[in-house]
Amino acid sequence: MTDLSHIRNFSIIAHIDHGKSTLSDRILELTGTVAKRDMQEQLLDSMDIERERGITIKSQAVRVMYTADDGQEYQLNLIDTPGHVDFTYEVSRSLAACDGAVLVVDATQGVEAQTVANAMLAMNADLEIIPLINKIDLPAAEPERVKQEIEDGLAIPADDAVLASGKTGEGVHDLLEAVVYNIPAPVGDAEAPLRALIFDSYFDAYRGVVALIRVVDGALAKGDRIRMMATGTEALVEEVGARRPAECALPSLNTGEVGYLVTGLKDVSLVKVGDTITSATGGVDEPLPGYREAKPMVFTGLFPIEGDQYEPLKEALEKLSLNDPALVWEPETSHALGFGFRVGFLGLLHMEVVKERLEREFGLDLLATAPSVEYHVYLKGGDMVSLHSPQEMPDPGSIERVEEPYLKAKVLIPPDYVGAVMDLTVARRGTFVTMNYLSPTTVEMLWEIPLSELIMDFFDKLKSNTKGYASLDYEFLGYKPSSLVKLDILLSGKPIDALSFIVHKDKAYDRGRVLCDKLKEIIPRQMFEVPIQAAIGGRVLARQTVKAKRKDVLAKCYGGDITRKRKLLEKQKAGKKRMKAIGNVEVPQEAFMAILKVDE
Ligand SMILES: Nc1nc2c(ncn2[C@@H]2O[C@H](COP(=O)(O)OP(=O)(O)OP(=O)(O)O)[C@@H](O)[C@H]2O)c(=O)[nH]1
Repeated sequence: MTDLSHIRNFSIIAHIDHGKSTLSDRILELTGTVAKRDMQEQLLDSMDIERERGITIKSQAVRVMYTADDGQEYQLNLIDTPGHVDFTYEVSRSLAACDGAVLVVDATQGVEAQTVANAMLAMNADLEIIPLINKIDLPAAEPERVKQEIEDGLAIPADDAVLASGKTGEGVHDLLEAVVYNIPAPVGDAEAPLRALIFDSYFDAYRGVVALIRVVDGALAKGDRIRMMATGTEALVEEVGARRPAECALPSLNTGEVGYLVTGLKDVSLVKVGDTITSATGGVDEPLPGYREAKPMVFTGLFPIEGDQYEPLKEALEKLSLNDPALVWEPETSHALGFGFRVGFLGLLHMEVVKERLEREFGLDLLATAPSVEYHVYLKGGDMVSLHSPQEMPDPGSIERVEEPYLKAKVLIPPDYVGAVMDLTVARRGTFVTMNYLSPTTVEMLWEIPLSELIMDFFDKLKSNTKGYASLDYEFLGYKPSSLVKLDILLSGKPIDALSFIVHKDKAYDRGRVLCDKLKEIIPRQMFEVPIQAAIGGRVLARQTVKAKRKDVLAKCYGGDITRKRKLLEKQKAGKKRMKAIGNVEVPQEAFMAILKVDE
C-alpha cells in the first residue's frame, strides 16, 4: 500500500490542440508504463472518433509509478480531462479529483480562451498549478512571450514554468519532478467512513457500469456494499483497480488513491459523474460538495432516411445512452419526415459526435434537422412549457412571453480584431459586458449572447473574421425574455414542419429572405416548379421558385462518351443519398442545415 505522502493526483489542462494528449503519452513512456514499441499515438484517447478528430471527449485516469531524483517511488495518478467547451462539467469534476494541475500552453499560440477558463476552474478547485510551455521544438516557439502572458493574464508565476515538447520528450522529466515536489500529497482520513468522488462513468458490455473514482476518506474493496448518494442506488463492489493504462485489479483502493470500480449495475444514469459513494451501512450523511446534473443545451430532430430504420435508430440511441447519461431523447413525429427522435446534447460537438457514431457504428442513414435550444414559453393562463422543437410552439395568441437561454461568452483576440468581434457579436444580439487586456497582444472580451445565436455558425464566423486568432469559451448564464416568433417554410404551398425555426422578430424578415434564396440553390430541380415561401403565421415574408427541370441530365452527353455518362449518373446517385422526399419534392440534408448558415 502506498503511503499518502507518496501519492500525487493531478490533471493536465489546456486549450484544445495545445498538446496535452501527446504529453500524456510521453509520461506513460518515460515511466515505463507503456513500452515505446507498444505506443500508439495518443493512447489515452480510446474512442475512434476521439482519435480521428484528435480531441479528448471522455476523461481517463492512468496510474504510473515514478522513481524521482530523490530515489523514492511515487504513485502518480494522471487524470486526462476533455478539452472542449461542451464538456466543461467533466473538466471540473475531474479537477475535483486532483490536488494539482499542469497547465499546458502552446509556445506558438500562447494563452487562449480555454487556457483561461481551465486555469480558472483549477484555481477555483484550489489546485496547485504548474505552468508548462509546450511545443518548444517548433521554430515559431516564443516561450518568453508566453511566460509573460501567463503571468499577466492569469496571475500565475511563470518564471519556473517547465519548458517541454511532447513531440521530442524534452522537459518531460522536469515535469515529473515538478509534479512530485510542487503538487501536495492528498489529505484524507483512512479511519473515517468511505467517501469517494465519481469523476467519470461508462458502460462496459461485459461488466456493466465502471466508475472512475477518487477515494477521499476510508477504503473500498471487492465485496463491499456501497451507496451512490445522489441516486440512492446500492451496489456490490465486484472489482476495484487502477488503469496502467489497461485495467489492473487491486485488493483495495485506499485513502487518496484514484482508480476504477466495477459495480455490475447496468444503467450508467445510476452512477453519475459528480456523485459521492459511501458504504451502504455506516456510511456518511454529507456528500462531497459540487454535484450537479449535466443538462442538455442543444436539441435536434434525427430522422431515418429509410422508414424501416426507425427501430434500429431507437435501439442505437438506447445503446449510446447506456454510456452517455447526458444524451436524452424522445420520439418525435414530423409531417414532413415521418417518425424520428428529438435528441438533446450538451453542445454542438457532442451532437456531431453522436450523429457520427450513429451513422458509423450502427450503419444508419440519418437526416438531422437544424439544432435548436430549449425555449421557455409562458402561457397567458400562467403555465410554462419547455419547448425543444419549433414545431411545438403554441398559438401566438395564447403566449404571454417567451424566454431563451443566454450564455456568458468570453472571446480572446489580438487587439486588432476587437472591431470585427464587436460587429459579429452585436449582429448576433450579443450585449457587451467588459473588455480587459491580458497582455499587450491579447484582449479578453466578455459578452452575454443568446445560445440560439451561438449555435448558428457563430464559431466559424468568429474564426474567419479574425483570421483564425479568436478563441471562445462560454458558460450558461440564465433565461431572459425575447421577442421570438416561429418562421415557417412552405414548399409548393405546404408548410414543412421540420424546416420551421424560431427567430427574433427583428431578424425574421432578413433570415426568411436569405433562407429562401439559399433553398432555391439547394433544392434540385424537379419535374415541376417548386415555390418556396417563408411565412409567419400565414403572412408570407419572402418567396423564391425552383424552376422545373428542362431536360434529362444525360441529354448533354453526345456520342458514346460512356465514362462521362457513368460519372454523371454516379454524381446523381451520390446526391440522392441524403435526400428525403417530402410530399413530391426531394429535399437534401443541406436544406435543413441552411437555417444555421443564414447571415444577413
Ligand atoms: N511540434 C510539436 N507538435 C506537437 C507537440 N505536442 C503536440 N503536438 C501536435 O499538436 C496537435 C495537438 O496535440 P494533442 O496532443 O492532440 O492536443 P490536445 O491538447 O490533447 O488536444 P485535445 O485532446 O483535443 O484537447 C497534434 O497534431 C500533435 O501532433 C509538440 O511538442 N511539438
